[in-house]
Amino acid sequence: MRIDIITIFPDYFAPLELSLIGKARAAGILDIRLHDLRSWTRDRHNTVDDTPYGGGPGMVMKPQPWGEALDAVAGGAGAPPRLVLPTPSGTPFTQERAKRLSDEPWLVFACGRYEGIDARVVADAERRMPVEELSIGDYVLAGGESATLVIVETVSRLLPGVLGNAESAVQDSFAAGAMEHLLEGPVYTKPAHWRDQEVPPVLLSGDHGAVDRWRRHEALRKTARNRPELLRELAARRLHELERSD
Ligand SMILES: COc1cc(COC(=O)c2cn[nH]c2)cc(-c2cccnc2)c1
Repeated sequence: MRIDIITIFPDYFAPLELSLIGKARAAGILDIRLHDLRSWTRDRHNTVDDTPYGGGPGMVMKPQPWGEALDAVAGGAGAPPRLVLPTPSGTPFTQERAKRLSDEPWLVFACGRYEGIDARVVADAERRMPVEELSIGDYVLAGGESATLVIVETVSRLLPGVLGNAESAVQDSFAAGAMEHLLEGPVYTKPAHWRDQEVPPVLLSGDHGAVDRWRRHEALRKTARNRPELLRELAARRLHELERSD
């Protein structure tokens, strides 16, 4: 997968040199390229923002640098990339959407700052590539860089060869099918006795059926406590399946 990131803070992405993603880049599984938006400014102050038409607080990112950056990065011959634009006003980024993005050959991330990017940039980009405005949560960051790191990490770990067997992504609690979108329950490792706390005996029993039942029970308890709305969705799905099979 090729990933291009356009940002005014390229140094923000130093973490992508590390760990699993760093190794995947060295192995050629991931081709991540960083671009400084200011390379496409034309004034001596490298201005990327200006005051909003219609008034209001803050600044808006100018269209011209973005238009030329996207022409340069995403404008080549051949199939266009998918443009991903992290923003509080985007559609929710979920594990399911990460799975679909991981099937794309080429993603370009536009990291917005200030109050956002002039709306004509997305309208212009949509003329020549698919554009996805994604929100990683209902809060406001200072810029799209942190959200891009989240999306790149979530998508990259799903690519074949990025996670070793030890960190398999298959059992992710939000991975389709595994535990049916329930939250992960508690996990334990050695030693069996630590600071007067014991590991639940069932986990040491060797009875895999009992372990699976215990884990599902703990997942249901955790989900009921932290995300009760997921249980309502699960119940609705199971009811739908039962009614279909009747
Ligand atoms: C591209 O336009 C943006 C992008 C971002 C950065 O992304 C997030 O905050 C985010 C992404 N998922 N969840 C939060 C922030 C704004 C913004 C809006 C209003 C006031 N202040 C800032 C606009």
